[in-house]
Amino acid sequence: MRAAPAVTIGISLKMYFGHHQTLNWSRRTAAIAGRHPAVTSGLAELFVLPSFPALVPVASIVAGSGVRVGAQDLAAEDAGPYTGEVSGAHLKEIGCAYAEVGHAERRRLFGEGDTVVAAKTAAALRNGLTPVLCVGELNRADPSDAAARTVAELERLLATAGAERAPVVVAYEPQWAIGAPQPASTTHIRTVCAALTDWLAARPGLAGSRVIYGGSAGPGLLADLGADAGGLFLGRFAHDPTAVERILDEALALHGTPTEEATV
Ligand SMILES: O=C(CO)COP(=O)(O)O
Repeated sequence: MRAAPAVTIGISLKMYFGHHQTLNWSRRTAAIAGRHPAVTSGLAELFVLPSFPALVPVASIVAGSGVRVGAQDLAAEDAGPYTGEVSGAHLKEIGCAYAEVGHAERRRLFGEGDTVVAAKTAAALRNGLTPVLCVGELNRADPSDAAARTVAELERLLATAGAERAPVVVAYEPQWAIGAPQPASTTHIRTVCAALTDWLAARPGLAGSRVIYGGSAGPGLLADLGADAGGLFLGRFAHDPTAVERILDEALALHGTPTEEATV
């Protein structure tokens, strides 16, 4: 049995790329992952969330490279008259492992609130998809305030979703740090991620959950964060696949190659 990865790197392509650009990026990223010791050793896990139409071809491009695929959103319902929605059952069928829920852009631009986010989290779990559940404060706050508020937010969402028995990926994304020139400070990120990790660790039903940081994350950040964050959730600064390679290098430098016992 393989140990849980020490580092999880998620990448959301949001709506930045066209179709062919997405496929080209996926080919280059899969080639990097497929030969990178951080991924081949099982130390790091990499997942990518492209636009819906690219999910099927990207799943086939990255097959065998260690990169997993997920959707940026999913419907709260599984089937029926929901024009324009995409069901978690459908996503599972085409090979998705993850479904992102609650991203700040969906909350701000599409009016999604806690009820919808919790329902989508439940839909992901019901369909065997790991939710990438985005949480984080709206405005700048001091690290201990942000930690308290974000833990409370996570607790509320998971309780409403009835999601206390399967692992989740918690993406800590302070909303003010998304699309910014710089991420939040390392002290801020470490404080909030450590509080989220402690909260999860006290709940055996959520064993295997991970906390990753997103919001203008890029090369250099993982090395600065040390082990307090379980990884990164990248946006713009993963558009160049060589940046992903640099981040995998940092994961390897930080955690080293796992021992034989840890991976077998
Ligand atoms: O929202 C994010 C990932 O989902 C982060 O995006 P940026 O890194 O582009 O700020």
